[in-house]
Formats: sequence, C-alpha cells, structure tokens
Amino acid sequence: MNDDKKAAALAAIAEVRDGMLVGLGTGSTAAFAIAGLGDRVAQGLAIRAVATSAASERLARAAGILIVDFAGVSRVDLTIDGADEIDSRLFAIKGAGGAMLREKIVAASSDRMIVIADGSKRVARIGAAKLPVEILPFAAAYVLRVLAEMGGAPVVRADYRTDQGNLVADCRFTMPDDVGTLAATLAGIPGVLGHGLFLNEVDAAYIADDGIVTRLERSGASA
Ligand SMILES: O=C[C@H](O)[C@H](O)[C@H](O)COP(=O)(O)O
Repeated sequence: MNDDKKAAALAAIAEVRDGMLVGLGTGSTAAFAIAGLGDRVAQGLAIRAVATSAASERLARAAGILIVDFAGVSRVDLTIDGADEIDSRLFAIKGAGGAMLREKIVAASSDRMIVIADGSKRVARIGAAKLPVEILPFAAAYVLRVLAEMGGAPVVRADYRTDQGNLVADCRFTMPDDVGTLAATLAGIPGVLGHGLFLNEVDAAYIADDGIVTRLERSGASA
C-alpha cells in the first residue's frame, strides 16, 4: 500500500514545474509527495509552497521546501493532496487527519488540484468513509444536535483539536444521490467551519494499484 501511495505521489509531482506555488496536502500519501518534491528541490527545482497543516509544514521545511504563509496568497498553481475516498466523478471524502478545512481552502484557491491515492481509496460512489465536520467549540452542542437530527450520527473525536483549535465530529450519513445538497446543508449550519466532502475541488486523481498509476481527469479523460 505504501508503495502505491509513493507511486501515485511521484507521478503527480511530475506536474510540478519551476516557479510554481504548490499546495502541499496532509496525510501519509501527501507526505510521499512532499518528500519527492524535497528531492527535486535538492536537485534544483525552484518552487514555493503553502502547507495545509502544521504537520505538512514541518515535513516540507525539513525537506528543504520554501514555505510561504497562505494568509498572503490568493492563488496557488497546483495542489497535491490525499483522500479517504474518491470516485470516478472525482468526488472525494477527506479529513481523516482533520485537515479538511485548510485543505479545502487551499484547493479552492488552486488552478489545479490533484488527489493522490492507493487503489484502496477508489470507490464506486463516495459515502462509506466517515465524513468529518469541523465545529467551532462554542457551537458544539447545537451543531451536534443538528447533525444528529440530519441522520449523521456524529461522534466527536476525543482529545482532539484541529490546527485552528476546533472540534471534529465524524459523521455517518447515508449518502444521498444529491450529495451537493448535503454538502451545502452542512456548510450552512452556523458553527460548522468546514466538512470533508470535496465535490468541486478535485481536477485530477493519480491512483496506483500494484505499481500501475491511473490518471483520472475531471473531463473524464483517463491515462
Ligand atoms: O485530513 C487529512 C487529509 O484529508 C488526508 O489527505 C486524507 O485523510 C488522506 O490521508 P492518507 O493519505 O494518510 O490516507
């Protein structure tokens, strides 16, 4: 599985060119991309990067990648990130590592966003993975009530805060056909700061099975 994570990551970082501002994802698959980019930087690749988590920022700095503060960045050239599930529509569930809020912001700012994954993440339709929801602590009881009333059976991660100091509740919704309505409803709950449904952000996916990397493009093209 790790070999496939690495294969997908190395295929995706081949898209990174000199001068790019690169969004660095979070998680074990993104870590392979960060390490691979570090190797290319050591060989002369000139890039700057923004990180979607404190953990990825640490990894990137240790790998010799120049990190800039995303607060001053309005546009990223290319973001490479992992996912917990991805389907052929390039709908993804993210956030098992709790980084989905920053990940979605950086993805939204990116001209191109690539998901990298081993084949275990590829599904016919997203929905089996837990759907993480980031909650302002002040709003916790109210938001948890609403999520429960929506059928999400929320479970708050114990002893856990996001990089922004917020709570995460993992939900189990029966994924409707109209998943966009679920995404919009969740985003509209006062006190919800973000959630792990990525429906519009992913432009391409590199998915590796037994060393064979398949590229899916939002247009439907595959290589
Ligand atoms: O919050 C975590 C991120 O969304 C990760 O990109 C996602 O959970 C995939 O992580 P991994 O590559 O470790 O499976």
